[in-house]
Amino acid sequence: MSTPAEHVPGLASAGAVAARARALTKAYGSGETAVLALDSVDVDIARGRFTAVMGPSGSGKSTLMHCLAGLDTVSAGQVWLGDTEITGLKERELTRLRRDRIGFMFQSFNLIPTLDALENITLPMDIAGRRADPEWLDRVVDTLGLRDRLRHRPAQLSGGQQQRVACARALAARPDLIFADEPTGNLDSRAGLEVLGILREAVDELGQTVVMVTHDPGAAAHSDLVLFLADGRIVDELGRPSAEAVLERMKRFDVIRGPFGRPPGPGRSAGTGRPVGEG
Ligand SMILES: Nc1ncnc2c1ncn2[C@@H]1O[C@H](COP(=O)(O)OP(=O)(O)OP(=O)(O)O)[C@@H](O)[C@H]1O
Repeated sequence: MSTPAEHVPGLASAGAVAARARALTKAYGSGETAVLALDSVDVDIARGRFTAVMGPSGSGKSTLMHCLAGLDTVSAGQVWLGDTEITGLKERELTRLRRDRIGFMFQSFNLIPTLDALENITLPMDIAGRRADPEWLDRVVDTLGLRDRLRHRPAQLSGGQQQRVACARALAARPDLIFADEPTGNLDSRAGLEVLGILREAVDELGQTVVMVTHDPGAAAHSDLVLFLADGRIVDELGRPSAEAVLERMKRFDVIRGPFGRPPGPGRSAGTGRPVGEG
């Protein structure tokens, strides 16, 4: 039983909040095939911090991110970006809010094949009618090693280079909030470390807020706070994480899911099959 003084994982005790959800519930399908992807989640994403979201495959990590970013509708509950409640916003308002305030990095890059790298990077700003800050854009491009690839189309780039273009696109407009879904998933360890370094720098030096879904304890170790999801609920958190501590915590979920009320469902894995990203 929780007492009022007890800290609830995922909830900020103090400080500004960049995104917030209360009783966030997301069900897919209906009847016997219905899946409860998020089960009444309460979460605060602290502004100016780097938050990692971890958990077994199917635990709801991507769904949580999509609902927080207004990319997916919710079945019940409320979501705020900053002070704006986005649940109930019309699609057009939501699109504008996303465009102005959020940067996305997905595993599947979502690059436009007919545009070159630079055009892909500046596309969200071009659509919004905003100019990139040239100094910042230069820094992002150089840090990500894209200088000599700016005129290449996605098909002419390696997977890692495409991911770096997606990373540059998310950072270029200096959004309030960056959502990254497995941003290092397709990268070799050096390129992955670079991407994590630039996300870290965006938080430390530019005060940006990053939420990253990852399976990799080594990647999570670059964050300030790891939130652990299981069966659509936030079941734990870990501040100032090391890769070893994250791995330990993940193993523990696999063994003792009892305290969180439910045993692992059929076909669920602990999501710990991947190696620790960097030692
Ligand atoms: N569009 C959809 N239709 C039906 N079920 C869905 C849909 N999207 C997700 N789900 C289900 O919701 C649950 C949570 O999915 P989600 O993708 O959020 O998990 P995850 O933790 O991100 O998984 P992974 O680590 O494998 O990417 C899963 O059981 C999944 O099968």
